[in-house]
Amino acid sequence: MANVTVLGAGAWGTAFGQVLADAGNDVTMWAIEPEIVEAIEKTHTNPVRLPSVKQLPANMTATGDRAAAVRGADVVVVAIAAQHAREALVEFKDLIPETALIVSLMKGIEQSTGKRMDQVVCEALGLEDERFLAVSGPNLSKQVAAREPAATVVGCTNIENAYEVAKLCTTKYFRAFVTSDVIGLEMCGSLKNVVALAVGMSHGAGYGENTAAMIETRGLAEIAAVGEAAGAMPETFRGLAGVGDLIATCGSPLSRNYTFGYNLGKGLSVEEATKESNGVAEGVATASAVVALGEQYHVPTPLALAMTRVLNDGISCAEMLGEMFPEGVTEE
Ligand SMILES: NC(=O)C1=CN([C@@H]2O[C@H](COP(=O)(O)OP(=O)(O)OC[C@H]3O[C@@H](n4cnc5c(N)ncnc54)[C@H](OP(=O)(O)O)[C@@H]3O)[C@@H](O)[C@H]2O)C=CC1
Ligand SMILES: O=C(CO)COP(=O)(O)O
Repeated sequence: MANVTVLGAGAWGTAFGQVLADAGNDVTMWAIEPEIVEAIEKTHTNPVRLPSVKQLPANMTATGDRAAAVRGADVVVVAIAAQHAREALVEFKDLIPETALIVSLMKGIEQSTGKRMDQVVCEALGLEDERFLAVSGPNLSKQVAAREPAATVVGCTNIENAYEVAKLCTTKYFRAFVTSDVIGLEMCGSLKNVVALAVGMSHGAGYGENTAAMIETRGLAEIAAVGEAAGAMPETFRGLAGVGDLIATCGSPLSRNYTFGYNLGKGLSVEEATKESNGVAEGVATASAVVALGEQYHVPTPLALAMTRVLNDGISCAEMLGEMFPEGVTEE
């Protein structure tokens, strides 16, 4: 077992930290919020981000000191809101041991650069590809935190490193598969959040399962087209991180993206939906990045484009569907 540091004690950082602790690792949580550090240290709870857990494991500690957090770490897990990852990670660049593996849980594309989190993390930390791992799958944090059976995918260009981290996060209730398709995991995790916004919006507007299935299916095709153009393996989109995460995220009010979209569908403005959101809805910033990636790779992204029209211009759900599925017959 290993010394693992988790940067970011949000809902998923904390729940995944619990998985790692349950697997027998010594887990140190680092958080920017002193209130969260104190709660984990003193009461073994995270009432701000993961209130459903009444007692975090004894082998999980917390600190707000960057150097102390990563000192002696074998593995550093990054679970920071994607748009803030770069600025947060540069502060750790000279502190993380040179041998440590870096694992990203994040599901987003950096809006200002159009870069995936593997690119952002490697740039911010000056990391070679082989030390970077992505973890992605149908992993709603509250359900994993309740130790309900679930599975994920660990990806690394060096498959031996993927096996190593997969073993570190395997418990009786949490299984990990491995892949070398890091780009596929990044694209699946990030782009499905945009689809979840659209599906949530359709439910919020009162539409049922047929509409949801239509958006999800075309959404999966869009994710796969952009992902493959970026270099991902086609089979990844059929797996846990692809269709699996799409099912979980688009089907659950526990998803912040789904709920954000649901609130838009009910008539809330983007500002109102942001206020209502309990944690980051990554799809909001990622939608325009997906459109830019589509333009870069010459791949149509009607779903992401329609979602940006909702977010920027306030078009209705019916109008969004009209833009996503224009009149006329085309091949599936
Ligand atoms: N929740 C889930 O079910 C899953 C989430 N993910 C992905 O994991 C990532 C994290 O999600 P989650 O933990 O749920 O999100 P939360 O919104 O619960 O937490 C976000 C975390 O980012 C931190 N953060 C934001 N800005 C900064 C900054 N400038 N410096 C340092 N820390 C910062 C927050 O700190 P603070 O609390 O102090 O604001 C918080 O710890 C996201 O990319 C998400 O898509 C992946 C799988 C499942
Ligand atoms: O990625 C997730 C489940 O796999 C969580 O989705 P949200 O970020 O929308 O809550």
